[in-house]
Amino acid sequence: MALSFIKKVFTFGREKPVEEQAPEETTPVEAAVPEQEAPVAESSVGSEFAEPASPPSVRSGHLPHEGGDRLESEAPAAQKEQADEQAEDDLRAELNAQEIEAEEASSSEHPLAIEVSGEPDATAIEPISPLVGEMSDRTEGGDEASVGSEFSSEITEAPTDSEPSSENTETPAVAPMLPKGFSTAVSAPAPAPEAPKQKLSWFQRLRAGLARTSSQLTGQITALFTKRKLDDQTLQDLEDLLIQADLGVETAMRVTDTLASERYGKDVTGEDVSRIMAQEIAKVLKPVAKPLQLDLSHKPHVILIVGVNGTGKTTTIGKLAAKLSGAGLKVMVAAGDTFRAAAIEQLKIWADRTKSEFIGTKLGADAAGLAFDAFQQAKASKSDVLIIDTAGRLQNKAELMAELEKIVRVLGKLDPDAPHTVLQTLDATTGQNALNQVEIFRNVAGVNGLIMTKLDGTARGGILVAISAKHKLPVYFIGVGEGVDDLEPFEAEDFAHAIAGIGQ
Ligand SMILES: Nc1nc2c(ncn2[C@@H]2O[C@H](COP(=O)(O)OP(=O)(O)OP(=O)(O)O)[C@@H](O)[C@H]2O)c(=O)[nH]1
Repeated sequence: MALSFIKKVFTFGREKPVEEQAPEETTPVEAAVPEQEAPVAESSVGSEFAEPASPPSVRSGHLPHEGGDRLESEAPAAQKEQADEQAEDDLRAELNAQEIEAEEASSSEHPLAIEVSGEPDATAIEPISPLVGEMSDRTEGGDEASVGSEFSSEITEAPTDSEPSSENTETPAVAPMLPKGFSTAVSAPAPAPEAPKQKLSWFQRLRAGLARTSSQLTGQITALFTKRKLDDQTLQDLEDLLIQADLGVETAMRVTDTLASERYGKDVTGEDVSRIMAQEIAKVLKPVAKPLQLDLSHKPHVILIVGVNGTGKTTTIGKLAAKLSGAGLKVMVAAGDTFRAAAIEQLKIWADRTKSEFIGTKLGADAAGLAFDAFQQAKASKSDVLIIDTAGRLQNKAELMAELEKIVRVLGKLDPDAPHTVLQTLDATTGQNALNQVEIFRNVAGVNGLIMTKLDGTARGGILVAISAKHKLPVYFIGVGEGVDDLEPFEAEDFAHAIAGIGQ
């Protein structure tokens, strides 16, 4: 049953099931060496990024002879023998660890990983990369076996067009089972039985992250309503408190209006206010809490990730890629943050980890050119989803915002609807400035969805309510940690309860 499901997932939308082929060796960006037989781009990109040039974890500092020399001169013979034995054991353990590391690395390496060399110039975009032909050749040649070790054995068993099996004819291809938080117009199979819920733990993290907002609010509200009836002054004071908590004037007034209509002239408790506050916040958030809709007919559905520096773009891409490739989709990630070497490295690591294809270019290269290349190559390799990272930029830096505009424009040359989704990451520790960020990124890059990150920290999540009331953009996910699984579909009621300090 599980085996046939995986087959279905993996063959979904593919024109032809592919045959398994021995994976080629992938050269990670930092480890590229000239003597390796690498596909076109690898050697040159490797040289671009060779600067750290750290030898592959030789750990010479840990080798026993260093300490051994010291022991030889200082220790008596018996101690020396003991030390030698110890050193030998250490060395053996070291070598074992290296072997395991090497094995893990080789199993996670992705033969389809591509790094583009040269400086693609988007101002003179021609069908750019010589890799495109190679890429499609390689794909058709069956490199898809590398999509993930967990799938490879299934691919081998998957029947080809020329070898129809009874299973294939009886079971039509179906849409992949998308992870929670995504949807697609293509009909999906009946959902599998639900895995045991872990909601509590992430909700606890969410609550902890919003504790500053909620405890401040509930404390002030309790103080405000102790031994006081609801009158104009208390309503005004409450409105001020809600505005200070970043909830925005509109939501603050919704809360006070509802409270007034229910309890004017009567005693009010802090719990009454929290309940009404949660209810009104949920009303604002429900229309924006939507799954991220993927149109898999695009092949690839292009997702562009934008936002201010450090808001969690690259990390969020890793988390999204993990969800999508975990569901059997073919994912490519593109390192469009060409300003920061670390960002390219970071994305490469996420790509390896999530069994996604990777495309990057050299530091300082034109990001729009890279985006264009990535789109072409994702098309050629029939990726389901392409996720493009961009450099973080402050919304008031006109030049950088113009570069972002160019990325969007260039993608539109290959498909007028691309990028199909433009996601903006918002750091939950930011206050009012986030409103302005959304305003400007929306105008420049056509942001059509939001992800709020760092809700596990000392978040000021109230601003998401104000943003939702004003912009009404879908909020797809929230980040509740730095780990690969710490991305949760946005749930309006949970969020409203966490802000209002109501437990679950
Ligand atoms: N606690 C927490 N940390 C997060 C979350 N998302 C991202 N981070 C951390 O935030 C920091 C910045 O994340 P990046 O993904 O590098 O952010 P970026 O937007 O790509 O950064 P730039 O490329 O500089 O613009 C990293 O230390 C991440 O681990 C989250 O949901 N919770």
